[in-house]
Amino acid sequence: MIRAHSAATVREVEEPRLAAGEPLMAHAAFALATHVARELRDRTGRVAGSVVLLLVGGGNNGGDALYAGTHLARRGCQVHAAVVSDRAHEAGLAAARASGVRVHELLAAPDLPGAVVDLAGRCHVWVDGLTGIGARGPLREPVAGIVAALAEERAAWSSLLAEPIVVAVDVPSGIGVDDGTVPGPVLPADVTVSMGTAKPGLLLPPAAALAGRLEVVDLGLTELADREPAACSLGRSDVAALWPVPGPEDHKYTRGVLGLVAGSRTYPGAAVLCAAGALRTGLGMVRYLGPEVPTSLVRAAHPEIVTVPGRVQAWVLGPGVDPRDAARTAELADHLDEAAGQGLPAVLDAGALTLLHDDVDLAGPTVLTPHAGELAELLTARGEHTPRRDVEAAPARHARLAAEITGGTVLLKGARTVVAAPEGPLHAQGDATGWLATAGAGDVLAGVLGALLAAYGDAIAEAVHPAASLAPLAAAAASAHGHAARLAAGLPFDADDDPAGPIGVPITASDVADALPGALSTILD
Ligand SMILES: NC(=O)C1=CN([C@@H]2O[C@H](COP(=O)(O)OP(=O)(O)OC[C@H]3O[C@@H](n4cnc5c(N)ncnc54)[C@H](O)[C@@H]3O)[C@@H](O)[C@H]2O)[C@@H](O)CC1
Ligand SMILES: [K+]
Repeated sequence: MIRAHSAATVREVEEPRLAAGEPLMAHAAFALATHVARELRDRTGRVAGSVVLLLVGGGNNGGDALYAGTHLARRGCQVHAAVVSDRAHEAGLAAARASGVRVHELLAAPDLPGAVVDLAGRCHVWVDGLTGIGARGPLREPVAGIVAALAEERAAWSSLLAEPIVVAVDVPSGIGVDDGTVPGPVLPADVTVSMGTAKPGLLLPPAAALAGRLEVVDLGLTELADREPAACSLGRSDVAALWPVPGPEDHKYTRGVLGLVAGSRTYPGAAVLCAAGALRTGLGMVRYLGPEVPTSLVRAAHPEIVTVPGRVQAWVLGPGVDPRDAARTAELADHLDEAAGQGLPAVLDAGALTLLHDDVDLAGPTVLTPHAGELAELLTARGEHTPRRDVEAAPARHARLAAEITGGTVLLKGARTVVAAPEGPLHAQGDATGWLATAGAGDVLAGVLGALLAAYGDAIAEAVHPAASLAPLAAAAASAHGHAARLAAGLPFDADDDPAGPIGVPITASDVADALPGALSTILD
């Protein structure tokens, strides 16, 4: 699991150590230099003789870059420091000069961004030490203009072989460190070397996509183990640990029965796909409840499905249900009440999300699975006027707001999926592929999550804090779903940003469901 702590937590933990004279910056800088050297060796075949640009802002982030530059200079790199603040780290500057780093004080340059870009054009690697956890809001001038010019330059170079490698110190300068927003220009990185712990903005969309590969440097900040992370991402072993694996004593009722109310005459496929997601995830039984169409289709596609009411341990309510169908919506509301009465978990998707447009107080453990548009509608209906683009610009903040307003756990679907409970760490999973953005994929996800919740349903109903496990389970479902999509699209199991990697093939939602057992076999291996 990647755990990310807020800037404030990092400071709280660092301060006493710095006061006690711990050389945290020296450790950070050495690790940074090691990563830069590794990147140079892997990509260009050499370290000595490489030309390195340090982008140096006015804080300790620039200090990290300067001290890393001293190590790289000693390893035979030609190191240039572009200093763009009059408050650059003094001791770092002195050390850099002493080790042969060429320091360019550029603040007085008539065209500062142009001067930095000129210098950058001669370098193999750019080390972004402009701002770190001390940044507030969008980048201000002159750093904003420099970053915009470098980002443009980098984008233009990306079609050439000799493109520069960008290594961000702690975070790519310009991202919202704590909320993952992109409030202004950002210098996208190939690698981000984050100090002591990851930062939320490295995991949360949209900023996470600009961080490249994430390397977390262990600074020995052991206190962080006791501090709740602000955000986290499950890895393969975390998903495996959460995944229910049947033992020899299990039978279908102990494995979990899922009640499914999905599909309509207009959208019958949603019921079929949601059931497929649940069945391929593995569970004891799916009980499907609906009108003749789509029941006949669900039965034809999945003869193992039971279509009579009975005991269930979790519900999936709403995929493909038309919210204008008052009778069906009333049924959804009844099942939601029934689940709450028994303390059983429910997933509210698509048509069922409109139940929350009224001032409903969610009494039971509930996961909402909106996309950005549905979340915007929900927030707006609950008095927080929110255009869809605002949700897309700050997914984590809006998912959290919706969780606080409704009392549910919100899984906000997107290229990178965010899960927010009313409190506790945010989860972000970026295991999927763009090929997953296809009709019905969300129905499959609702089924995967429903199956997981059914397995845990009785335990959740008996738990002291029934909602506490919902966010990790929702994140695990998103992860498995994303991996299945990668597998179906012919992509390597783990997402990476290698532009030279395979691009994959188009997939359908049915393909994703079919790929679930294969993805789970790799996860559980
Ligand atoms: N203190 C230490 O010894 C350690 C510091 N570390 C590094 O220090 C960084 C934090 O250092 P600081 O607290 O000095 O802060 P930063 O270096 O992140 O940034 C502070 C500088 O950025 C400027 N700034 C803030 N917001 C801005 C904006 N919106 N636009 C343009 N400029 C802006 C400030 O005026 C100041 O010059 C971490 O990110 C990490 O890289 C770590 O290496 C761990 C050890
Ligand atoms: K930075």
